[in-house]
Amino acid sequence: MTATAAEKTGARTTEAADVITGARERIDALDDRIIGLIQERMAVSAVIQQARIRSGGRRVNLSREMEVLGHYRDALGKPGTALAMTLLELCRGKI
Ligand SMILES: C=C(O[C@@H]1C=C(C(=O)O)C=C[C@H]1O)C(=O)O
Repeated sequence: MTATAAEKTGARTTEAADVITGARERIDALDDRIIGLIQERMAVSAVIQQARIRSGGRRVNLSREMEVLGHYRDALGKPGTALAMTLLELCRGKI
């Protein structure tokens, strides 16, 4: 059974369903770009971590992580800190 546009979007009018369907396509495209940027960030972060480990240092650098957390918090508030912590975990694993 195929769901109607109204059922899929929760809208009560076809006009609203059309707006939501179009905006969801934009969100899906944005999410694809965000995921691509996260994957790019992970690759760049890995280069840094490998260089530091090869030089005899540690994978993690907490003072730099504080800078990254502050950057996201300044831009996005408290949820930005949580987002940055998730990004850091994706980039260097759990600590
Ligand atoms: C990438 C680095 O290494 C680690 C990963 C970080 C990151 O992904 O932003 C930040 C600090 C380090 O724990 C770095 O030191 O810049």
